[in-house]
Amino acid sequence: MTISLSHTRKELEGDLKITGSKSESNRLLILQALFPEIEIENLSNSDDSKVMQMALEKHSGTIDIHHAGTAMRFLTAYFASRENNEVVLTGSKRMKERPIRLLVEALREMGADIEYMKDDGFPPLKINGKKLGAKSVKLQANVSSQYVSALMLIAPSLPNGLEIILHGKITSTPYILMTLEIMKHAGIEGKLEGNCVKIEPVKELTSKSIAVESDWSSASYFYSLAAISDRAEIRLSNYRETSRQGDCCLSSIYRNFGVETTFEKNSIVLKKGHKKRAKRLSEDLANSPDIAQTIAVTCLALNMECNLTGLHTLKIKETDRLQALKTEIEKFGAKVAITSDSLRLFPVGKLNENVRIATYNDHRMAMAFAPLALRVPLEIEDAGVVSKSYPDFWKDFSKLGIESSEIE
Ligand SMILES: O=C(O)C1=C[C@@H](OP(=O)(O)O)[C@@H](O)[C@H](O)C1
Ligand SMILES: C=C(OP(=O)(O)O)C(=O)O
Repeated sequence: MTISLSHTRKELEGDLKITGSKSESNRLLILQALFPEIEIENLSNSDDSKVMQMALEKHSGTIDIHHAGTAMRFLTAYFASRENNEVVLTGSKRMKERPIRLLVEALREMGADIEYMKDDGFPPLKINGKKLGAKSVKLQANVSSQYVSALMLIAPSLPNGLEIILHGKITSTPYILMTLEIMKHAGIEGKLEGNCVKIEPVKELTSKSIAVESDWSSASYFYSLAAISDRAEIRLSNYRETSRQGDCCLSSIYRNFGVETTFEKNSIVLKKGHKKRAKRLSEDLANSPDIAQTIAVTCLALNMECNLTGLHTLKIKETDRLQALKTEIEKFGAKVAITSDSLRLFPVGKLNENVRIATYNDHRMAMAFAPLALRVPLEIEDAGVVSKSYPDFWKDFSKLGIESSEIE
C-alpha cells in the first residue's frame, strides 16, 4: 500500500497513548517464559512482540520470526538453553543477512548445539536445546548489544548464573542497562562493571507484575512533527521521567529544534513555540541508533545541516539504513555524505514535492519520513511496514491532522 501524505494545519495539538516498548516487552516475554511468576502490563502490540509470543509457545519445528532482530537473538540463546527443545529459527530474507555468528560462538563455547542451515554466521539456525553449565563466557560487544542481552536474559536460569566478559567498544549500551534494570526489577541480581556483566542464578522469583513503559523510539516521530510544526502541544502517555530506554535522550536532543518536554503524571508533553533553534546539529548516536533516521529527516525539513556519528550498527538493521537515508533524502534535492558510521546532511532550501519514499521493509524509514508532510506533500511506499514496532502509527498520526490517502 502506497499512501500520499499532506497536512491541513501547521499547528498541532493532540493526546496519544503509545504502545509499550518493544524492547522492554521482548525482554519481559523471555523472562516470563523462564519465570512464570512474572506478569506483564502494557505489553507492546508490535509484530515483533507478537512473533516473540508465538515463538515461546513452541518447543519444536520451524519458527519464523520475520524481521524481529530481538526475537532472533534472544530466542537463539533461549532455545539453546532449553533441554528437549529442537527448533529451526528462521526469518525474513533480510534476517538471513543479519549476522549472528558472535552470539552463536559464545553459546557454543558454553556448550550449545547450534548449526547454520545455510550461510555460516547467519540464520536460519538449527538449535538442539541442552542444559548449559558454563560459568563464564567471552563475547565481542561492538557489533550488536542484542547478543549481550540475549546471554544476560538466560543467565539467571543457568545453574551457576553467568559472567560475560565483553570485548571491544561496547555498542548500544543503554539496551544492556535496560536488560539489567528489568532483571533487577524482577528480582534477579546482576551488575555491569567495566567490561564484565555478572548475573546470579535464580530458582524462583516472587510473583510480580511489571509495567512496560511506552516506546520512546515511537515517540521520536512526534518529536519530529513538533519540531517541524509552527506550534505544537502533543501529550504522549505512558512515560516516566526516569526511563529504562536510552531513546529518552530525545527530550534533550530535540531542545536543539525548539521542542521542550515536560513530564506530567504518566505523560510527556512536547511543546513547540517560538523558541530559537540551533543552526546545525552534531550528535553521536552510538547509544541510540534507532532515532538516527528521525533526526536526519527533522534536519532535512528544517534546512539544518547535521553531522550524525556513532552509526556503525545502522548497516545491519532492517535495511542498510545509512544507504537508505542517503538515497531517499537526496530525492528531495539535498546532499548526503555517508561513511561506514556517519552521515552528514547538506540541506537545499526548497524541497522537491511529491517525492515517493521507498521503505525497504524498514518500519523506521516510513515513520521517519512521515513528519516531512508538514513541509511538502509526499508519498510513502509499503506504509503497512510500520507494524513491526507501531501498528497504530498512521491512526495516531491522523489524529494530529496529517491526512493520508491510499493511492495504490
Ligand atoms: O536490545 C534491543 O531491544 C535493541 C537493541 C538495539 O540494537 P543493537 O544493539 O543491535 O544496536 C536497537 O537498535 C534495537 O532496535 C533494539
Ligand atoms: C533495529 C531495530 O529492531 P531489531 O534489531 O530488533 O530488528 C529497530 O526497531 O529499529
